[in-house]
Amino acid sequence: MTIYFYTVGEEYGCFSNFSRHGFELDGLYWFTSEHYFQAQKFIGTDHVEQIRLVKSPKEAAKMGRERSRPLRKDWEQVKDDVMRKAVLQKFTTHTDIREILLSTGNEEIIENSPIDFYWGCGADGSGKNMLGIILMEVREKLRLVTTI
Ligand SMILES: Nc1nc(O)c(N)c(N[C@@H]2O[C@H](COP(=O)(O)O)[C@@H](O)[C@H]2O)n1
Repeated sequence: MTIYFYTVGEEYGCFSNFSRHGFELDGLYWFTSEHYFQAQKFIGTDHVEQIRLVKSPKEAAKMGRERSRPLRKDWEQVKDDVMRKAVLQKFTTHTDIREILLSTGNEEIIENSPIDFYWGCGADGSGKNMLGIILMEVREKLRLVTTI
């Protein structure tokens, strides 16, 4: 049965980048994977630290989407790998949610976002679902590691 997630407080909400599962990555602590993802848009500038330190993932997302900030030129080329790195680190760090991810077996995972047609499936289900795809990739990686 396909697994849908979106809101943090609902079932499988820990799959959302907004879930409060912090981790260390690139030598720094990140409150959520959303903080890490949004900050990487501005690598090499003070905006990284400004975004890293805000309290909520919602605020980090808002700041990351402000086009008054200097978006790195290669963002479209690197954004999927940035997301892969953040999601893998999140689920490697936290045993409880790693178990939840592994418990989904081979089921399809879909970010049921009504507004996001890239990371989610969008309002009509035609979206790319890149976050769901990355979660399934990470699940496969973790499965290999835990069975060795
Ligand atoms: N809660 C929420 N609101 C939105 O408006 C969204 N687009 C999403 N999707 C998440 O947004 C992150 C990436 O956003 P941008 O590429 O910066 O637009 C990513 O975490 C998606 O899962 N969620």
